[in-house]
Amino acid sequence: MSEHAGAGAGHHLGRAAQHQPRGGTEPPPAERPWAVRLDDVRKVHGSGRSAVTALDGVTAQLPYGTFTAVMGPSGSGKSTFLHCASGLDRPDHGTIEIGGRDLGPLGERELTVLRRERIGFVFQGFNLLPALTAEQNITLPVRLAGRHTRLDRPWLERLLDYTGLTERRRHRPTELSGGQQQRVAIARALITRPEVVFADEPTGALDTTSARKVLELLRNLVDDVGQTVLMVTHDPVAASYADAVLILADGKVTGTLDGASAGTIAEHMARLGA
Ligand SMILES: Nc1ncnc2c1ncn2[C@@H]1O[C@H](COP(=O)(O)OP(=O)(O)OP(=O)(O)O)[C@@H](O)[C@H]1O
Repeated sequence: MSEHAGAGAGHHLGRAAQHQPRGGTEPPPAERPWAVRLDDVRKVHGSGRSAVTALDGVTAQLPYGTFTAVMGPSGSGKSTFLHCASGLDRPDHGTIEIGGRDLGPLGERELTVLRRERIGFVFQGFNLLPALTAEQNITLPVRLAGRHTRLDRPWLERLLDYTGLTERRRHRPTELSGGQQQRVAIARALITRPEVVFADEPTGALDTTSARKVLELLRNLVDDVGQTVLMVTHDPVAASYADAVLILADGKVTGTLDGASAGTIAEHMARLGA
């Protein structure tokens, strides 16, 4: 467990808000212990002489309710890992499962639905719609899901409270600080109660204080409601909030650091030449 486990004050979602499997028909996690599983995943970008092997036989498992960071030198395959693991891109070889479901046989439409309903995304640049208020941004995934998906209002209120945005729900992104915008993006990622949240450098555009709040929020989501989070980062301090750090180099997993401090992670990265 990370030294930051349980860190951070603020509002709590409470165990009562624990994520329910969608539809309540899926087998319990004991029978499908991994939120995300990659088995011997290979991904080549380009072809011919310009072909680059971005992932070269990657095997990794993310247990439910854990926070995993992915680190590695520039070009080591972190973004490709995130894109393949989240169904944004397809591997050339190997298997990827989310909640026990193999993404391989899924068509584009099924994959889009799966991403929309079972995965939350958080990006470095927040990716909020400027014309919409914080609340409208948060609820957008539900509206995009169409008529069959209803907004869970109590869950929205809990998320606004948890992210400290209740007072700012009617503000537009330009009226919010970077940290607040990222907290809107995190609430948006959670509104559908996803199986897993994928975060790509979520603190890359934030000052140290706002970054810490965002990391504490992600950490607390894991500890309080058993959310599964995977975060790509260059920052050893950010990675130290995770339970485990997956180290990539040249498209391969070269090691895992469990509950490591920022100092230990930084030393490890320095040895890799990152
Ligand atoms: N669309 C693409 N076409 C060709 N090569 C690509 C493409 N995307 C990534 N690559 C190459 O694949 C390798 C892995 O890239 P990736 O972006 O996954 O690494 P990364 O670890 O996220 O890098 P960074 O830390 O710099 O963002 C790199 O050599 C990169 O140049």
